[in-house]
Amino acid sequence: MLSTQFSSYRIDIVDAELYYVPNWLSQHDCVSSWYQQLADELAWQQDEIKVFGKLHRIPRLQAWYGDAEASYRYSGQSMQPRPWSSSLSRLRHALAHDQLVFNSVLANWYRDGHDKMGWHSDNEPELGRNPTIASISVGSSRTFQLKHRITSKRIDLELEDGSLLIMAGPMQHFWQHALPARKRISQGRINLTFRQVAQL
Ligand SMILES: O=C(O)CCC(=O)C(=O)O
Ligand SMILES: [Fe+2]
Repeated sequence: MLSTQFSSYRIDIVDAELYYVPNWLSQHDCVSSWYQQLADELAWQQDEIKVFGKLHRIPRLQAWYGDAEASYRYSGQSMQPRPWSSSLSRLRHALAHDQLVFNSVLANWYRDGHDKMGWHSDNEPELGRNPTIASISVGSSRTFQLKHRITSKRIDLELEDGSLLIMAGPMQHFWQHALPARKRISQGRINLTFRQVAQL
């Protein structure tokens, strides 16, 4: 159970099970080389999304990896996963060692503080009702913002190099999250959200 294993890392907010484990990666591996390794190894692409009929390049690079059956719709795009790369496979096994089991991962590369992600919830039907999502961050630390859909309560978390954030329970139903630009930051950050995707 998440709640017993990670209980000392729980962040106390309503309508969510949220855990933040700083330095999670260093328990499994040396952190310093992960950023460059993932930057070099993954097949990064800059996708486009349509907003009010107009195509825009999204303000970050992305890559989607997973088991063959884990195809997934993300912000209106249907994404076919690439087969696991060696780094991602190692990280998946490290998570499984902590009883966190996933069949896919979305990688996001924020090349500097101009890159960002807007408000959303990871509430696609493929993820199921109360999905557990494990989010690993490497590189520059960035602010992860939360906003409650009903009360509009706001919470900011600083996601540091080597950290693991676990989002679970009804969080995706009640809260949106975003990664705002931080224009003074020149260093990059890579975030990996491991997900369990069902075939619908
Ligand atoms: O970069 C982050 O920390 C957030 C990523 C995210 O929300 C997502 O991939 O859905
Ligand atoms: Fe998300």
